[in-house]
Amino acid sequence: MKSRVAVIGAGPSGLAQLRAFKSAADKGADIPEIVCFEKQSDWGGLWNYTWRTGLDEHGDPVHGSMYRYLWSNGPKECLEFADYTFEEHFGRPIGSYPPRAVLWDYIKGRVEKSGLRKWVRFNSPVRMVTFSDETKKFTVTAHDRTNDVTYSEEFDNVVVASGHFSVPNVPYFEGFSTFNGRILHSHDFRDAMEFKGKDILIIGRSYSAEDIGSQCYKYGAKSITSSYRSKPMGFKWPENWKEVPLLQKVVGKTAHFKDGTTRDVDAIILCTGYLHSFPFLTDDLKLKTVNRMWPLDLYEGVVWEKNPQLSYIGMQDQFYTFNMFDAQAWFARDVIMGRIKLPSAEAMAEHGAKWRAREETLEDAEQMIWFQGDYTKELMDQTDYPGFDVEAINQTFMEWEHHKGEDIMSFRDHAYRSLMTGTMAPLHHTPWLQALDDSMESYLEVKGVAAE
Ligand SMILES: Cc1cc2nc3c(=O)[nH]c(=O)nc-3n(C[C@H](O)[C@H](O)[C@H](O)COP(=O)(O)OP(=O)(O)OC[C@H]3O[C@@H](n4cnc5c(N)ncnc54)[C@H](O)[C@@H]3O)c2cc1C
Repeated sequence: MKSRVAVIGAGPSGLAQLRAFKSAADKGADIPEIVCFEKQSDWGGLWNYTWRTGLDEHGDPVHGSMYRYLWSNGPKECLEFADYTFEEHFGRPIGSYPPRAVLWDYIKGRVEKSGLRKWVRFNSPVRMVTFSDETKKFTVTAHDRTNDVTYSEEFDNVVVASGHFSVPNVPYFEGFSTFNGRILHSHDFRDAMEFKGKDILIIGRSYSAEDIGSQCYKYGAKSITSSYRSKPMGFKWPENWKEVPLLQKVVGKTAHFKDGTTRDVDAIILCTGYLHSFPFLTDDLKLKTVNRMWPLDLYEGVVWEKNPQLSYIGMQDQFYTFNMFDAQAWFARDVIMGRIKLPSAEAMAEHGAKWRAREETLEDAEQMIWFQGDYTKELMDQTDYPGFDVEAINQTFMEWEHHKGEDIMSFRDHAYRSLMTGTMAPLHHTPWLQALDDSMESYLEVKGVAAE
């Protein structure tokens, strides 16, 4: 009987896993039976945008954390699949910072072309995964939400690709319960128009803080105050944007900060990150980690050292995204198919310790990018993933960082060269209010994809 692999989640990570197996099948390999369980009604993970917040149509927590006018944060050239370029998908070069709908279209294009929809069970959240030491098999219990039926099946391997930007980390600050305005986490932020004319307080210094603050500013917020714990983001912010130390308390509508300053605000947006959460896994299978470059107990950042029949894709803090997930998925596939022999438990632990020692030395985003580039290369060197020039991608990341440092409000006006095709992206002016809508449509016209 064929062995069976369950993939949990059909976001970029899960889809990379499906594509990895399909690519082996296309080369004549006898692959296992693959079943991908996806909680949402369509694939693409976070890129499958939803206007919903709170609960989804079935009463499960909403997975989506993206917002209406989200544009690629980094250059698309840094995440391009090595086996499916943007040019192949769109039939012509496109700008370096596409809107989310365009990236979603690109992610879907590769798997639709490979005929992989039939491997996915949609509207099917996994509720529980257990492992039997006797049979050496997993029992996966899923909920078919369409028919409201819960059922269990056995699998030889499980790949967890359920993402880690969906369960918000929500801190409490004194006075929140009596604040006379709106408090929300970035997970629930959808439309910057809501904050037009308002004084906004952003808590945090992550990409979300940077981008949501910028959006609110561009869409007419009266002022932005961003509050940091350790150090400011440090960009050259426009007028009406102040960075201040950590919030201490709110009294009525007045926010009090650590440096003794105060500010009256209408809304507080918590850009305070996300929790890794796997409520469907038993403790012996569950990755317990904060958001970091090298989560513990994962050999090569992928294989669960305590039970190598289990793998995780996409669990690191991320600079590299789609192409790193590919490298991981090809690696997981080859472990599952016995093409890669795992070293002893001690050797795996030693290998992780080496990477973690290097992780300890990372001081800034640039060093993290080189770290993740080296990691991705190490994975690619072990499989037949077509691969790419990591150094060249790192250099593009460096340019991106430089352009952000030059002008955080318009860094998306730059264009970069595809490392896969050698083509220079056309300049595409993205940013301001009306232009956001216009250019979203003009991007979509390229493929004739219907706007939502
Ligand atoms: C606001 C925001 C902006 C971002 N912007 C960028 C960007 O510009 N560029 C970039 O490269 N990356 C960006 N990212 C990073 C993003 O996380 C990755 O691009 C990518 O979506 C991660 O893919 P994933 O498959 O690992 O996780 P996800 O995209 O989260 O997909 C996980 C999938 O698993 C499913 N799932 C979860 N639990 C279950 C379950 N129990 N059973 C079945 N299915 C389940 C979910 O429904 C989902 O489809 C952004 C993230 C956020 C939050």
